[in-house]
Amino acid sequence: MKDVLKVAMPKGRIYKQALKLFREAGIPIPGDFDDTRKLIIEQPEANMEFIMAKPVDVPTYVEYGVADIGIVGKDVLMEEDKDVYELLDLQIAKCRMSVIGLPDWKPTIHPRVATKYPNVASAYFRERGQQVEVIKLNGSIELAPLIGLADRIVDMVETGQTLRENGLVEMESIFGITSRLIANRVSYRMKNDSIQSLCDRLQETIAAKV
Ligand SMILES: Nc1ncnc2c1ncn2[C@@H]1O[C@H](COP(=O)(O)OP(=O)(O)OP(=O)(O)O)[C@@H](O)[C@H]1O
Ligand SMILES: O=P(O)(O)OC[C@H]1O[C@H](OP(=O)(O)OP(=O)(O)O)[C@H](O)[C@@H]1O
Repeated sequence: MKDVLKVAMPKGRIYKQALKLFREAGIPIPGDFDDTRKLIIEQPEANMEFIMAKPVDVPTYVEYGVADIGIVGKDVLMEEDKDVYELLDLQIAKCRMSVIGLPDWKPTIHPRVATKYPNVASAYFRERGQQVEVIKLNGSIELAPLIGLADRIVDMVETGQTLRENGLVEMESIFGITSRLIANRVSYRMKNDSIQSLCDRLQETIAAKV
């Protein structure tokens, strides 16, 4: 019997898409898994244990090895800069990180940028030689330019609905985002067979969709 693989699963947007992908790859996950409030879910048929995590915390669980592998958005990986292996692009939860503002935006002497991603935003403006004050917010980022907290934001765009409904425009798309499979460095060596076989099954399933 192989060691159980501990998987950090993000609650929220990625969750249902990740479950669907796992099922398509033939990993046995029962239907009642979808709406549970349990935080640790043993899945003996798959030889896995799922740890239900807040998305931003997934790389932390994996870096510390309390989860062997995890699923997380590229946005979080770039912001958090954790010491983990990035194994696979799962091609789910697609969106993009963009600079956003009001349509009549003009450069100001002390520009302020609001975002959930201060490290990503700071690096972006630094690389362009632009001095900006970055203000960290935790949600409803689009409010910032509407109420005068910041003149631009760096945030996620998926359908564009939030921008349209709030009269904002996408000024530049910085990079595309999908969810990634990540692994703890030690687990990747110690549980290589299980992790590699999961990767292969997922990879085949993803390739069949393209
Ligand atoms: N429209 C979108 N807006 C934001 N993130 C999206 C979107 N579409 C896909 N994603 C991806 O889904 C991931 C998780 O987003 P989700 O909203 O579930 O969690 P969160 O932003 O951490 O929210 P919460 O604070 O509610 O836990 C993001 O990190 C990103 O990779
Ligand atoms: O282009 P769209 O399809 O409209 O999606 C983009 C929106 O979705 C996310 O917000 P979320 O719903 O996660 O809420 P938040 O304000 O709590 O971040 C993101 O921050 C945008 O506001």
